[in-house]
Parts: sequence; structure tokens; C-alpha cells
Amino acid sequence: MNFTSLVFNRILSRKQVVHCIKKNIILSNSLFKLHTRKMSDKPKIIFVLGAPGAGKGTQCEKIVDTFGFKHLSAGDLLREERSREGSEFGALIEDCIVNGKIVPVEITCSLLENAMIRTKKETGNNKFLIDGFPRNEDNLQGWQRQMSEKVDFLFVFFLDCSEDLCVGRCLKRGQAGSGRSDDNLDSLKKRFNTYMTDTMPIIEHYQKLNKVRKIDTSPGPDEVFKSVQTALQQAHDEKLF
Ligand SMILES: Nc1ncnc2c1ncn2[C@@H]1O[C@H](COP(=O)(O)OP(=O)(O)OP(=O)(O)O)[C@@H](O)[C@H]1O
Ligand SMILES: Nc1ccn([C@H]2C[C@H](O)[C@@H](COP(=O)(O)O)O2)c(=O)n1
Repeated sequence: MNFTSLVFNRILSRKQVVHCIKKNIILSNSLFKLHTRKMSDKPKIIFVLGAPGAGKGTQCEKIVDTFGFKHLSAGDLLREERSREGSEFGALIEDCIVNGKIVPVEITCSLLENAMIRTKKETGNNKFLIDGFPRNEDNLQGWQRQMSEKVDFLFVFFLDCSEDLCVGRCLKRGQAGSGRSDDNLDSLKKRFNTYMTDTMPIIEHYQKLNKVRKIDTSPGPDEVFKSVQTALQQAHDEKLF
């Protein structure tokens, strides 16, 4: 690739910059700045939101396999913390989980940040799918305070599915032995209520910022993944990651 086409392509990859340096091609200041901004070392973040049972965890696992992101589920991290011996938050977390309430952001955000730091250190992976977060205004504000300057936020995947289908999936998951204390009708009613009153406004907030990629998750998992893949490929082509 010659310099002119690099310029026309506007955004340079690391390989292309190395090529320019080796060939003594001088990058203009603005192109160099553009390059360094694109290659920022900050973690790349995609939030994954949707109703309980919409298929967030299922799609995240598929994305991990194909696109190399690390999947961090806020719910899984909270369940892990609840079960950790000596945790001072165990009872609070369990109360929130069973009653569909949202755990205070200081706890959830710290668990997420620690998991990101650990992942980067242990594997070098710096691209994260954050599943089930931010779930309410407290989550959003806490994230902005603690994390927004430290990461490159890309967009929100909004996995959209009817309540009937979602409830059916969660009940089936419970019957299949998920062991989750909230895969029952009583908890699901509360979780859906919280989803509608607390989480939908967060999705709408990102929609206003044009940061939402919405996926219909009513078809089967493989069919849904085709749409997810298309959206991610597009984001990749836009050089978001
Ligand atoms: N597209 C799909 N069609 C049918 N079943 C699905 C689909 N996606 C996921 N499931 C099943 O539905 C259940 C819930 O899926 P999953 O755990 O991925 O949802 P979730 O959005 O992460 O739920 P939660 O918020 O409750 O953790 C699982 O048993 C999963 O196998
Ligand atoms: N940001 C979050 C995410 C999860 N929780 C709690 C409350 C949820 O009902 C529960 C299960 O989450 P899921 O696995 O369904 O994503 O965990 C929370 O308080 N805050």
C-alpha cells in the first residue's frame, strides 16, 4: 500500500505506520495524531443490555469465540462475590438478586474494574463485553465517575425480546438446574419491573447519543448471532476495535 492510499484510507494500522517508518515516509501531524488516538491503550468497552433471558450471556460467549473479546457479566461477578468467604456484601447482594433490585454501583463497578485489570495483566486482552451493566441511573453515574476516563466506550448492544419469551427461557433455565435463586416466577416479575423502570431509561439515554445497536433476539441463538456478527463486523470496519 502506498502513502497516497494510506492517506485516502485516512486511518492507519500499526503495521502501516511501521511500514511508513521503515520506508522513511513522513506521516503528517494530523495523521499521526489520528493513528495514536485510534491505537489508544485504553480498554475497549461494549455494554450488553436487554431483559432477563434475552440471551445476553449466550451471545457474549459466541462473540468471545469469534471476535476475541473478554466477557464480563456483572451478574456473574456479583454472584461470585456473594459466595466469596468473608465477603461483607454477600447478604446485600443476595437480597438484591432475589428481589430484582440493583446492587449499589460502588460494589459492581469495583468488581468490573478489578476483573478488567486482572484480565489485561494475565492475558493481555483489552477488549471487554460488559454484560448486564449499567442497569440503572446509579450504575451509569458511578461508571461515569470511576471509569469513563479510563476506557474507550464503543457502543451498547441492546438485545430485544418479548417478556413472554424471556420469562419462558429463564423458567426453562431454572428447571434445567441453573441453581439461580432468581429463575422463578416471583423473582422474574420483580426483575422485569426493574428492567422496565430502571434499565430501559439507560438504553434510551444511549439511544439519544446514537450509541445503540439493537438486535432482535426472538429467533434461535445461531440466527441471532448472524445479526450480532454483522453489527460487530461493521464496527470493526469502522475501526472501532
Ligand atoms: N435466542 C435464543 N433462543 C432460545 N433460547 C435462548 C436464546 N438465547 C438464549 N437462550 C436460552 O435462554 C436462557 C437465558 O439465556 P441467557 O442466559 O443467555 O440470557 P441472559 O440475557 O444472559 O439472562 P440473565 O439476564 O437472566 O442472566 C438460557 O437457558 C439460554 O440457553
Ligand atoms: N449491574 C447489575 C447487574 C446485576 N445485578 C444483580 C441483580 C440482577 O437481577 C442479578 C442477576 O443479573 P443477571 O445475571 O441476570 O445479569 O444480579 C445488579 O445488581 N447490578
